[in-house]
Amino acid sequence: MSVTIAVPSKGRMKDDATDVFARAGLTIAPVGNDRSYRGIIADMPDVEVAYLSASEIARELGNGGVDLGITGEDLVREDLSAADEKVEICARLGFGNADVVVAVPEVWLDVDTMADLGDVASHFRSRHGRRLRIATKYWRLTQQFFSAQHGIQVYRIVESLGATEGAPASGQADIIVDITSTGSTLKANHLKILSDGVILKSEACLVRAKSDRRSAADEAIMAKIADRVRGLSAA
Ligand SMILES: Nc1ncnc2c1ncn2[C@@H]1O[C@H](COP(=O)(O)OP(=O)(O)OP(=O)(O)O)[C@@H](O)[C@H]1O
Ligand SMILES: O=P(O)(O)OC[C@H]1O[C@H](OP(=O)(O)OP(=O)(O)O)[C@H](O)[C@@H]1O
Repeated sequence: MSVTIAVPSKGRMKDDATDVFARAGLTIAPVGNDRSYRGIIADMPDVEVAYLSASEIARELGNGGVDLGITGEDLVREDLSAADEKVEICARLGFGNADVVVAVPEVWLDVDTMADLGDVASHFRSRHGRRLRIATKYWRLTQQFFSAQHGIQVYRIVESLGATEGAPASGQADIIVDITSTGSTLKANHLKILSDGVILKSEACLVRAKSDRRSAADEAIMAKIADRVRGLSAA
């Protein structure tokens, strides 16, 4: 039996995630050379470390490929259907903060809330001959927020894999759903966040994959790791 912990191998969360484990007294060492994608934790022989990207970690937590992982809550909630049935957030780690938001052109002076946007969406086709288009890579969060939470049903998602904030100006979409951290990219693209348009306040989290097939010994190891990391968050 063994426990697999996934740590970001690259990207913006890599250094902070490694640092969290180190401060929790869990020293990760790569197996083999520095470019290895596997590691171990000193004094924890039953733990294996897998280095993956933050988005791969979210997916692997969902399909049971890893037991514990550090990744962004936005990626977990976007990549997994029924995320709360599959995973549990053990600790919020205080880095990788980003809000997933609904933003519209600043020139839409009469649109400040989701209710205003609902009015726009319902009249969009008769006024413009097409549905309101939303550029995003967060299609699951967008559908949940617009349809389930706000009852807005008439829109079209335009998948955007980069430079989402530029989509309204370039005519690819009318509004966007994307993450913002300092707000400078939205500002530079003349977009404003709706007053009730924050879909999720995301940050890096230690996440546990739920499983009823895991041994009690493995659950105990995972609980010990989670306790140590939670201890840091409380400190
Ligand atoms: N300014 C920001 N821009 C993008 N992501 C951010 C920002 N601030 C925090 N994050 C968070 O970082 C995570 C994404 O990190 P990163 O881009 O390294 O991962 P990734 O999607 O796996 O990378 P890749 O695109 O290389 O596969 C998300 O959880 C996101 O919310
Ligand atoms: O609110 P801000 O501080 O301006 O940050 C938000 C922007 O940062 C990220 O893009 P980034 O340029 O990092 O590139 P990426 O999309 O490839 O991650 C993200 O996709 C937003 O566009």
